[in-house]
Amino acid sequence: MEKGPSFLFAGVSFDKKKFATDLARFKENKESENLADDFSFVEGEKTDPEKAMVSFVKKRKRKSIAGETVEGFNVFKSSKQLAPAVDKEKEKVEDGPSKAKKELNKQIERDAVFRKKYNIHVSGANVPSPLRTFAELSSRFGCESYLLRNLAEHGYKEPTPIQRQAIPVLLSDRECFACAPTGSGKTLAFLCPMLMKLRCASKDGIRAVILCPTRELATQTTRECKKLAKGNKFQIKLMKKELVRSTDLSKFSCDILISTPLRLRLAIRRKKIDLSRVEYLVLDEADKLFEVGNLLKHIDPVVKACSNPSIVRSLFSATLPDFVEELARSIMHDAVRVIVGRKNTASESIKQKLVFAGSEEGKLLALRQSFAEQFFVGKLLSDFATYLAGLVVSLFSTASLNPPVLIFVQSKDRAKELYGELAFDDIRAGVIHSDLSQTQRENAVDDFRAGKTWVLIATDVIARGMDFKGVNCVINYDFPDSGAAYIHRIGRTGRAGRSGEAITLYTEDDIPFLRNIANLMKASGCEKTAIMLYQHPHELGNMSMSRNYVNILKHKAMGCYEFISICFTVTSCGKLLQITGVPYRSKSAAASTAL
Ligand SMILES: Nc1ncnc2c1ncn2[C@@H]1O[C@H](COP(=O)(O)OP(=O)(O)OP(=O)(O)O)[C@@H](O)[C@H]1O
Repeated sequence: MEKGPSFLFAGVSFDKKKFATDLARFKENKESENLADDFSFVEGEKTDPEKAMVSFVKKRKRKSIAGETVEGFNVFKSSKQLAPAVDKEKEKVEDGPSKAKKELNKQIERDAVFRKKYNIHVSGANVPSPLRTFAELSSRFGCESYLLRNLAEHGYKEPTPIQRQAIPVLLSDRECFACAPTGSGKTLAFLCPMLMKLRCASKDGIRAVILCPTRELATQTTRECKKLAKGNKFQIKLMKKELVRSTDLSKFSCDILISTPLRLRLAIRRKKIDLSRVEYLVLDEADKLFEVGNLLKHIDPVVKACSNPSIVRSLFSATLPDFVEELARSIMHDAVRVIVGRKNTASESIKQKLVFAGSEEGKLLALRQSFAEQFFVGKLLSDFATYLAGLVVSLFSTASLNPPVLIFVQSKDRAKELYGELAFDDIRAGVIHSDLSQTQRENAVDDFRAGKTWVLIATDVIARGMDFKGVNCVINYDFPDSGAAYIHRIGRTGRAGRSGEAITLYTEDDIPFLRNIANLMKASGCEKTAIMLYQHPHELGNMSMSRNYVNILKHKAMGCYEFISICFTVTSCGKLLQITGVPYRSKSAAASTAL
């Protein structure tokens, strides 16, 4: 039976005589061979990413068991290097008198009750007690006053659940992989312990690295980090194109470097940036970073370059699929797993709706109607609907869309087209996608933040991590590619305890993938999955309407959702425009699979 990597650290002494042949084998340098072997699955273009990842993990595990250094991750860090620093008190009492042991047990019980209260689930040995208050940062961990002051200035009164647990874990020099809902304060959960551990500015190489999947997120994290470090002289740098071009990176040093994997990998390859002194490495949105292409091309070289044996690595995301956990488990040392709430679910503070728009034209019409703020707010009782359904159909009014609103589409071409359509309607809209220059992308984000634009049309480039305060509604104009994409997209609203709304439009083409999203809605506490049927006034009572209604009943019968609400909206904006140039592609198989 294949054992997990943890047994490797159990302190068994190695009988060199008995295993002489194996030992001789281990002395050979097989690094390059291993790399090719590890990555061989990318050769075949049609490899299923998840299977490929599992095979990658298995190979790593096998190698761990064989006793070799796995590419990029040294699995043989000694347990001494990994000894938790903070739980010294617990260690002391373990061998002490029974009174001390009793007290320890009581503390463990209190921690368990506390974790339960905040829906924190942990696994790993000897997990440090959660934080009750920010003041404990000072009493338990000697936090400096500048940081406490900055926390207070931000208005952070008490830690969020992920902060309560991840901060003491990281302050205890334990590696951590953490999963908590969108908007629940994960950024602070890794920034705060990093600043505390680095203590003060130093010119001693690059000391900490944070990897983010997009430039926008890297920029935002840099800004947050600088705000939190105010009053200390830390050098906090964002790896920008200009920095790569203009600086002699071989001599470059800073306390915290924030980058996308691509930029950092280029800096390693071309400019010989030295990451051998990095003490802290954070992989934010880890599952995105660990997507097969990324992992092999960009992440592995970075992790390998961070060769400091006592490095503490952490993985954060709102979605951690099993294969990422599996991978993390095989490469991290003595890690603590922290999950807040139910893994891979959307934030409970978001009201979610599915809207059957029938067709592509229906989507645009639904969107226009919502923006037109001319809803027919009434309680119609349709004989027609009742007749078809044979049940009481609840008719309800809906509020018009309240800006700021984020609209997600499938591709940059769709983004450009929809932007054109809305501009035509005089809606103060912005657009962001990967075809824009860096400055244009930054401007689009800044204008939306500043309220200059009320609607931002976006591809998934800003679906993860971006913290726009007060987004009232997210619209999935195009159906998301996967459950993870859905969770992250809608997570741009309902942040930091605020409420928000998410509307997902769908057409006939999306039906095969509907159930997955409906299940996610249910898992995050949506009591009913409401389907609203938008109708053009001319269509009331005609064939097209009856077809749509029959269709949503059919979807219900397929188990996609449980409850139907019909909303008849009547608008004076009768024009039916459509996105003409850019066809809507039906989804890949990925969308039908759970996380
Ligand atoms: N302790 C706290 N008290 C109040 N607000 C907080 C606290 N910690 C963080 N926040 C605020 O919560 C918001 C969301 O935080 P953050 O961006 O870190 O979320 P996240 O969990 O990383 O979300 P995502 O999964 O989308 O990346 C931010 O505006 C941040 O300022």
